[in-house]
Amino acid sequence: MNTESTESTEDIEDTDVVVIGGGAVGENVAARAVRGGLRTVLVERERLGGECSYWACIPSKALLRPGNALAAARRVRGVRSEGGLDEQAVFRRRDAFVSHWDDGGQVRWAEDAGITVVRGTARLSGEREVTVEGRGVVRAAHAVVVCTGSTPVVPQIPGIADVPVWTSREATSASTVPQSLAVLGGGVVGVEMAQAWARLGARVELLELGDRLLSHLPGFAGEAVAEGLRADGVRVRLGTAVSRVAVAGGGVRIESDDGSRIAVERLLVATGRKPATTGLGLETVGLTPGGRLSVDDTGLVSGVDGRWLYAAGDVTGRAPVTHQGKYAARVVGDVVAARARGEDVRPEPWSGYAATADHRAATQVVFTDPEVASVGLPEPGQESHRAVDLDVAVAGAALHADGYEGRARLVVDTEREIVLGATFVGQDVAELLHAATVAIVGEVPLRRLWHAVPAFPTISEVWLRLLEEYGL
Ligand SMILES: Cc1cc2nc3c(=O)[nH]c(=O)nc-3n(C[C@H](O)[C@H](O)[C@H](O)COP(=O)(O)OP(=O)(O)OC[C@H]3O[C@@H](n4cnc5c(N)ncnc54)[C@H](O)[C@@H]3O)c2cc1C
Ligand SMILES: NC(=O)c1ccc[n+]([C@@H]2O[C@H](COP(=O)([O-])OP(=O)(O)OC[C@H]3O[C@@H](n4cnc5c(N)ncnc54)[C@H](O)[C@@H]3O)[C@@H](O)[C@H]2O)c1
Repeated sequence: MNTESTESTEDIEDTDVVVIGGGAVGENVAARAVRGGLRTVLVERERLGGECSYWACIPSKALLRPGNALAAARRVRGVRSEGGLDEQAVFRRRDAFVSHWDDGGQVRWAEDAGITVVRGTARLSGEREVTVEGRGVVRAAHAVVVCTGSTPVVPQIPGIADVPVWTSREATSASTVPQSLAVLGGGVVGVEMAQAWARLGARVELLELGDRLLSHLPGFAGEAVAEGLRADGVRVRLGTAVSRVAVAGGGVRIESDDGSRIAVERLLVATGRKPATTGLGLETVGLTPGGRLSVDDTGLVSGVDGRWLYAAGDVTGRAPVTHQGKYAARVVGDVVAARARGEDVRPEPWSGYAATADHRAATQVVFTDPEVASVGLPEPGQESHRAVDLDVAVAGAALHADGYEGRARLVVDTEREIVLGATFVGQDVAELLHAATVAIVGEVPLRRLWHAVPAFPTISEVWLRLLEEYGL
């Protein structure tokens, strides 16, 4: 990690914009504000690039990809795919993708982009004013943008404070495969990490409180992922409440309310995240710390007068994935720059000044095997909506993998005959997602989509089948 401050004096010069938090989202706000002609200070207390670059998206995908590639090879008869993963090589590849946890490259990128990077912990200390611990006060002529992200939630389970648990940070950065791993939580972190470590050789047990995995997605997605995990030897236990945990024999003993007990080497807590708003000085501007920062579609924080406090990314709780956060960041940066120029910003839906897609077309891929790719509505929300569900049974899929299994859903507005949501489950469906996103954002009528002819033989042929199933 580059711990050198890029400021040589104790005082930070006043500026146009201060961004608190230099994760992917803060970096993008700052870059956009600079592009709009504003002097911008970006304050980061840990590593520039934030969670995604070092302990979330990048290392988790680096740990999953080798297992997915191997499984894919094994599904094509004629490919010699004996042997398994080389764990140490997998870890070395992961380490390269996280730049060995050194953010020097990101700092150089930011400085080259014209951003002033300041190391330290920042908090609001009044209107348009930020105090950086040990560095002093910096005032922003136009805006302060909070991009402090989120932190893991550890549930109140008796004994948990005495047990050395893994959070997503340890689960994405460890370089030794535990013999056994219990994963608490069957959300995205839980299922991705359960599969990654199972394929690296750990005996994995996943315990989910609710009655399904990936509860924010259609039921068939969680069911298919559970099946994929079981095929890798993961024991998936739904509707399971852990009643007590304790250190036992160098590992962890876990007791559930059904009376069962297991002993594992490691326990990963993957039970959700909360917006990072404590210790941020929100009370100095009339807000209550602890919750999410509620924003409008321009990123302006509700409840603060004077149009100077903005937020983007996980801290807003809107669509907590990197790409949606970066999208909101581009909007905020542009809005701040436009308002600084004196423009009357009108955040019309789908304009450059409104993060409309957060409500209508937010995307997510769960990088398990099978993958889950989703955009927009997961379920029909009202009577005029219809879900069109199909197995992915097209020539492109059959050629892609022997015995290909997949499922696709379109949620259609039957009055306007446009797509409102899409979910795809199966091997390598992630790349189907952008077509669905374009259809939703463009409000492309189904009767026009009919003319978007999928190439033969590709998995995209499922689009044709879905439209036929709808009735075209
Ligand atoms: C295991 C895991 C895997 C994930 N995989 C994906 C994925 O594949 N794709 C995807 O799109 N999303 C994924 N996500 C979600 C993604 O990581 C987050 O949505 C994203 O990191 C949010 O970016 P952010 O900039 O808002 O917050 P963060 O990345 O958390 O950055 C916030 C930054 O603010 C800094 N900070 C906080 N408080 C202060 C302060 N007071 N002063 C100075 N600095 C401060 C922090 O040090 C941090 O660097 C994953 C999450 C996890 C946990
Ligand atoms: N590929 C991606 O896009 C990706 C990957 C990982 C994480 N993320 C993001 O990171 C965020 C955090 O993910 P997450 O999986 O930690 O949270 P989550 O909210 O998605 O899932 C948490 C799960 O834990 C369960 N749970 C809660 N308390 C429990 C308990 N005491 N015992 C057992 N289960 C319990 C919940 O029922 C839920 O299923 C999400 O917003 C997600 O979108 C995205």
